[in-house]
Amino acid sequence: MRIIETKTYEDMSKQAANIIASVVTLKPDCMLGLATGSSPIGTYEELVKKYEAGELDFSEVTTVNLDEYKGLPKENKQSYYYFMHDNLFDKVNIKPENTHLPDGTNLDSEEEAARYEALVQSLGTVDLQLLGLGRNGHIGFNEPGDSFVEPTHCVDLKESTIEANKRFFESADDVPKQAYSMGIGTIMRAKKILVVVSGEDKAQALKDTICGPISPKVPGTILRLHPDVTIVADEAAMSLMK
Ligand SMILES: N[C@@H]1[C@@H](O)[C@H](O)[C@@H](COP(=O)(O)O)O[C@@H]1O
Repeated sequence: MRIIETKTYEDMSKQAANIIASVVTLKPDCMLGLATGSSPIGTYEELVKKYEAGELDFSEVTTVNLDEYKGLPKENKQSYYYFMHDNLFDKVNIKPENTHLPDGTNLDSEEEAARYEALVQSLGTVDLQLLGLGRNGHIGFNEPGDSFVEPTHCVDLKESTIEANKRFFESADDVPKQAYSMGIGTIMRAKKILVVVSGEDKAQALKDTICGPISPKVPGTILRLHPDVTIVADEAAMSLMK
């Protein structure tokens, strides 16, 4: 596990975008696993800048996203579909048909989880998976639990996650209670994993992820078993590591 500490969120975003850009440059038809949340927004901004400067070409890139709220239509501004289009897909030359997310409008959980898992596997190996880290150490929407769930599945969101994510909604009642998420197995099959972590409210989760016992109680700890993980974290997120 490689840990890069940066001074600010902006520096974190630049470093992360450079790592992603090098993957795309070396392999123009790569498959990227993408994440949502506030942590990767700056990374996407930097990637858009590189695209606009003519430094990056997404025309052959395929993407698979980690997760999606169950029950939110694509045009809902809080859907991860909307987020990805707003922050990246509509701003670069990626082909819409090469971008994939779980379908939040499919209310048949088993069917959707199986469809998405099969789709991701059929597309090949994810060259780089981008991740954020939840305040409780979750990755994707793999919440703390008694065991690691391997494939894509439907998750009951924890109260603390609903609380953390309510800032994007009118109220906590509007936050969906369930989501589809790639499983730990789906995530761990990626060749490279890049985690962006920012802010003091992530410091404990980051410390537990790096130093705590490997356990499904802190899902991010599983990343220590992956051969190629880079964490880019700002000073505030690293504050408990001193
Ligand atoms: N499903 C997402 C995760 O993929 C994300 O990593 C996490 C942290 O979000 P943020 O970056 O906004 O703190 O929140 C959500 O629950």
